[in-house]
Amino acid sequence: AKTRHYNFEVGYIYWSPDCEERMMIGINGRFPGPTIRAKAGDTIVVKLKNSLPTEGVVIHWHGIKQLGTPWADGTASISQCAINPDETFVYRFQVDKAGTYFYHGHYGMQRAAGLYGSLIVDAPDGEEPFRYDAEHSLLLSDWWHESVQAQTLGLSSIPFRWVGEPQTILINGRGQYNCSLAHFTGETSLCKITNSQCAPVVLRVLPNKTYRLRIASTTSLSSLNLAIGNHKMTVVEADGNYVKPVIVDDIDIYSGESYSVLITTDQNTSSNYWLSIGIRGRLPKTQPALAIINYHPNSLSKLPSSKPPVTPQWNEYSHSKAFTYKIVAMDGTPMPPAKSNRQIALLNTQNKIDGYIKWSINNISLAVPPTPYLGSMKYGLKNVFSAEKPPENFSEDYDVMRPPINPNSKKGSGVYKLEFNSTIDFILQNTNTLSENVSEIHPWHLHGHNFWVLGYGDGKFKKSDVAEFNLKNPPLKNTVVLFPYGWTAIRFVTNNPGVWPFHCHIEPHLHMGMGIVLAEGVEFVSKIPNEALACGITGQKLRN
Ligand SMILES: O=C1O[C@H]([C@@H](O)CO)C(O)=C1O
Repeated sequence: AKTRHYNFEVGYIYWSPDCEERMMIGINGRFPGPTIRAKAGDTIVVKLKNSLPTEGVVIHWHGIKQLGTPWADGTASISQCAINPDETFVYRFQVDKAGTYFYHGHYGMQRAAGLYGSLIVDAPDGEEPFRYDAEHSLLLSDWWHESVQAQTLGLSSIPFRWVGEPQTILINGRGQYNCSLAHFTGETSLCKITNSQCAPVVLRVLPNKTYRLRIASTTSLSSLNLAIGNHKMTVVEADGNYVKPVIVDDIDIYSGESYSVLITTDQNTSSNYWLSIGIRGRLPKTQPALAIINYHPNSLSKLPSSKPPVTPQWNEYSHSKAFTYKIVAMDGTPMPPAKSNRQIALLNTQNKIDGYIKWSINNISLAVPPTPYLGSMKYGLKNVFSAEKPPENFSEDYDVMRPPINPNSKKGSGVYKLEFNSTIDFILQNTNTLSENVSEIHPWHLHGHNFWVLGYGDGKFKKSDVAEFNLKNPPLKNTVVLFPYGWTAIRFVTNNPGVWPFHCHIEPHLHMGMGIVLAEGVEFVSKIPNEALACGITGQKLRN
């Protein structure tokens, strides 16, 4: 195994991700950040210098378990202090499992400002369970013209100002605001590709080969659907776990998820083809993103002879559910324990606190303290976070189909303390928002673990649903969708000492409190590096 070293300098840059120039967060002067590529078992060392003039920063390595290095998980106020301007923090961790991952900011809404990049871990030689000739990576995101500072302010204002729908969907950090379709379909009047930073993405392929497309979504808000004209896709990997190969026309991908699909370039070689990405689950106000599959030796500017695939209706949830339910584990995947030791139900509601709109879990909206949980729990410090045990359930008569009767909740910072090496079930329960007849998609992401997805259902979870759990081939994931008005059940084993958030991966929703904090085996955490505990020279002084 190798150690792979990277230097990241995080700073503001002028950039034109969708042909309109804005200020973004970049790494080493570019957007998106550099791709990290390693082999399973390697150690990654990222020396991260914060060159943002007046903001802290952290980076989370999404999907990496951080076994033995919980302080390198990159969550501000949870695993470490945010890194101060001009300071450097060294992330050192092992990538133990092959798969398609990414990294992103995990402080405030910095991910939405562009702080992200790809992290790809190759299987040891000859250990990939399927074959392909070559691969392409697609890191998907969504982009707003309003600054992240203004978005953040709007979310905590009265009246509330929602971020709204994104201006542009980006593929590998590139999109074309308001002109993607117009450009490629010949209605060129709207379209100005002003800059190579927003040049359309082209995937070059040779005829009659098999390609692996690694697709990851780090969107701030959008649930996406991806399809390729004339080509079926075989899904083989989800969130760094092999799945039973399944052939589909299009895939849904939620923020925080990744998939690998195989495509075979066996279509008419005189044409190029469209890859198209549209929005699901919210009334779209954003053009689909397009990329070109360029068959050799066609010119890459040769327009495909058929139209881009059309995304299903945004609210056709039966289509999304049909796709999601098809994803099951590949034979040979570790099986879940047959029973859990503890079941925790998590009611997802939109509420108000003093007139501010928030998201709450069992009526508590997460507000993290300034001192990181990991160090404070390890050293038994008092008064860092709420000592109150957060609730494990909600009232039996809660009507999930109606807006909350009592819409007021409260802020909290309590921790779900989980017994080490025990089996935990979480039942995520969706509900109606503050508005009548609205329930939204929430992709939930767990740090430090993969979990088995045991089942999904419509309406309210019933005790009898446990009997229907899939214990035969549940997929392992680190992010799972919670459908509107539905429930999702997951199971995992608390075998990774540390403090781990479990939260909605929609950036504004997390910012509005939609998450919880778990702790397991903190007594087994070995020496936390000083820089994760206290900051700067005064921090050093106080530590000594
Ligand atoms: O958190 C959210 O707030 C808005 C809306 O519910 C209130 O304006 C929205 O669509 C969200 O996802």
